[in-house]
Amino acid sequence: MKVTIGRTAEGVRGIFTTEEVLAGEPLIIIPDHLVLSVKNVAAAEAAPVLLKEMFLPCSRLKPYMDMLPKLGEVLTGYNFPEEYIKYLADPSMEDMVTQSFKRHAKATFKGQNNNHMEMTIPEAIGREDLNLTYWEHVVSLLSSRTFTIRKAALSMVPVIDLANHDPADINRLDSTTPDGVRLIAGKDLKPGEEVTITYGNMRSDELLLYYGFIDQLTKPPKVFLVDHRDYIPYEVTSMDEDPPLMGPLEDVVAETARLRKILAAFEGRLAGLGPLPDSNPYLRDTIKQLHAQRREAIIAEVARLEALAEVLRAGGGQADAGEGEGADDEL
Ligand SMILES: C[S@@+](CC[C@H](N)C(=O)[O-])C[C@H]1O[C@@H](n2cnc3c(N)ncnc32)[C@H](O)[C@@H]1O
Repeated sequence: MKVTIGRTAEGVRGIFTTEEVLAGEPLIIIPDHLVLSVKNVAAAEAAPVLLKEMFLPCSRLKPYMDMLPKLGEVLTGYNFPEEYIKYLADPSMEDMVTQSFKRHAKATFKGQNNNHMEMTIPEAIGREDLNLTYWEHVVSLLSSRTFTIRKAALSMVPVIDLANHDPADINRLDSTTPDGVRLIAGKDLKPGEEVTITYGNMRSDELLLYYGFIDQLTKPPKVFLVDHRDYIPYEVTSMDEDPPLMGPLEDVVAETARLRKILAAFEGRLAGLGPLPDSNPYLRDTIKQLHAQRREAIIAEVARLEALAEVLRAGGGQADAGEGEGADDEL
């Protein structure tokens, strides 16, 4: 292990190198017997495995269980506080939280998720005192700290799961060697440098619901998933391949109008909401930043599209894909 646990300048716990590590060298190797593999299903169905481990007094993973964020320290769509949902200020995002994340977690808790479930989670775990709030917390732990390392199985990997997200990072996981799961440096790292990984090409709205934070690094922010021209509610679509729209002119004009409409609806919705509640200062501030990012992302994309439309009009409908300002090639 060539890392230690520390905190970023913003106070977020993470991992930092203890020595110089060159590109291609392992930063961390975690033996397989310390990996907790949960099922290859959504977080809610996998959570009993984690829950059992958390309550096992002699778990081989006890030190790991002890360092997991406690109740109230992790936030995702699964345990998103009810009073903040409307401040997402978007019908699709609000619907995702209530009808997808929270509904799924609740149905699983009550043993009503599918026909294979014969009992409630408290009955299955043998702890009648387990309440929905704690259950949502456990599901959130899984949502925010599992990796897909073998086939489709979700795994929790101690220490490596302390790596924070950087959208541009190139450090990578390797589980193909017999000695365990490795985190390999994708670049030369100096002593004391934070070791991050990328959680994927995720936009701030997705990051908030799956991980409880937003992307502060991408400038201007990416147009949110819910505002993306290919977004289909309830469909898990990979937006990894999302070259910026470059034409034809009528599509560019239509997309500009669509984004302007979204922005107007968003501003209207925001104007109708009162101030954000203060009960969770972190969430209050994060949602405020989310609003600012959504506005900034749409305004930047509209400006790009308008400039592009000018070029297309002047050039008879053709534009060079490399020319678009904001061409998204940094990930
Ligand atoms: C896999 S864990 C990483 C370790 C975590 N910071 C910890 O102390 O346990 C994922 C969680 O870390 C936090 N996180 C990760 N990347 C972040 C980032 N770039 N900015 C802020 N918080 C981040 C979020 O709370 C997220 O749910």
